[in-house]
Amino acid sequence: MATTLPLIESAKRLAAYRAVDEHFPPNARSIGIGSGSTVVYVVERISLLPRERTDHVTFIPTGYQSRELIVKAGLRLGSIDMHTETLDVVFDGADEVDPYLNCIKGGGACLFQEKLVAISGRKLVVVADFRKLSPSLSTHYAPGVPIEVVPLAANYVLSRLSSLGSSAPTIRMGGAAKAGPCITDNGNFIIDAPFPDGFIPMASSSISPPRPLTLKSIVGVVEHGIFWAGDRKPVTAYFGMEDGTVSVRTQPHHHHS
Ligand SMILES: O=C[C@H](O)[C@H](O)[C@H](O)COP(=O)(O)O
Repeated sequence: MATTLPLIESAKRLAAYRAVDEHFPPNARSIGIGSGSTVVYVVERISLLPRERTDHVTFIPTGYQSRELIVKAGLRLGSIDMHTETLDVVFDGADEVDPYLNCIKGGGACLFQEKLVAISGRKLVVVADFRKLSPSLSTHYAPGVPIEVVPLAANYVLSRLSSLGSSAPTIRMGGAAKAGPCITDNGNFIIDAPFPDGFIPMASSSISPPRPLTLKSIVGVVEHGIFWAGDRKPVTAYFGMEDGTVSVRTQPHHHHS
């Protein structure tokens, strides 16, 4: 493991740097900054740009972690609830990405604000390493689909997920640093809901399949971590590969709405 860690970190960094170099607009006004360990390198790259390219840009975070990244890099912090203009671009990580660039997100419990910021952008640029590439959602990322729920409804949502076909959905725990459940930046719980292979249909970018809508209609579900490519503006994904290259993928079909 000790030898694979630097490889993965360098894969993340290569992907993030290339994504910023190709998508940070010349006259940027507002940029969304997602969450996770890969986005750290996005902010690192942005902080290396000439100040005249970043001084007039407002950076919109997707949670406490990315808010801190923005502030510590000396960039101008905004807030999605204060921002009405479409963001030029949103950079974010992902836990799993299928060939249509549909994603599972929320491994770091930040999915709700990430989705809000992603739909507020003109385009989404996903940064990840090769481990995130997946032929079909919920086959590579073992915990399954992260779902943010109002705490009072957690047990009800668990039972609904089981009857929908999720195998052993669980409330995510805080781990060593927090007794009891993980609490999101919005004060909610996360349920991780694994689904059998093939349960989440592979959607082309123009279709929003029924099952995620079913998830969203459960009382108590705030948002789920499936990001359908068709819900957003164009998506481009950068994957740092094992051989030191970066694989750039765009959606097979772009639908402009
Ligand atoms: O809630 C967390 C986010 O969806 C992250 O963007 C995702 O988990 C990927 O994180 P990382 O880049 O650390 O793998």
